[in-house]
Amino acid sequence: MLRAANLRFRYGKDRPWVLDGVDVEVAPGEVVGLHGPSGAGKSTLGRLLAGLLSPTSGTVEPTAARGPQPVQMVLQHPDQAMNPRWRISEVLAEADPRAEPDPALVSPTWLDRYPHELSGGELQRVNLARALLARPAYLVADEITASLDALTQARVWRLLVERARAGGIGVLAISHDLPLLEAVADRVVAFADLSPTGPAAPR
Ligand SMILES: Nc1ncnc2c1ncn2[C@@H]1O[C@H](COP(=O)(O)OP(=O)(O)OP(=O)(O)O)[C@@H](O)[C@H]1O
Repeated sequence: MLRAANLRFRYGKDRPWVLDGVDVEVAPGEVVGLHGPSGAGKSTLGRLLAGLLSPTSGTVEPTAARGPQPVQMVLQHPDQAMNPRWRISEVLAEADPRAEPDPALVSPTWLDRYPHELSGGELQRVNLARALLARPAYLVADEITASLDALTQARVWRLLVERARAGGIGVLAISHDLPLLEAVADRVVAFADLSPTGPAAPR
């Protein structure tokens, strides 16, 4: 189970609380949608779950270990998450030099190209393939299709949900787009409902 309990976080001692007693759980193979207003703290929660930030207090399980991370984060802008000077084959080899990328996600014709030579939807599929090559137990998908057209959004989500179900990978899907989350997730939670005391004080 991916679990955060009584999580509190702020970006500095003099900064306001972004998370003030947040509880959230994602079961293996479950797709949980998380929505909420801009600036509420959804991405911050995602980064805490993926071990990219450390909570001020409270717990996150599984904890980030050395070596492959059990919780991988997939971000909205894949171009910013890849070295622009690496070919796609090198981007994928960084995650696992021996593994073959999933052919349903990555066309072999892309492997010799650089990230700027792929479309946004193609690049996001590479980004997903890379996250899956790390064999995560959980994925945090943060607005991963926000910049794509509706058809490409649906395709990327279908691929992600299929892979998650097949591999027993739990997914926290973060989006402003409630209808999209309702279409892809097993259940949808509102950010404001994750804290028993309600959202953190207005900033
Ligand atoms: N690196 C940072 N340093 C300081 N404050 C930050 C940092 N990142 C985010 N914040 C602040 O933390 C709060 C929550 O931001 P976060 O990005 O988690 O919200 P969000 O719900 O994901 O928003 P959006 O839907 O617009 O992406 C905001 O007030 C934001 O300004």
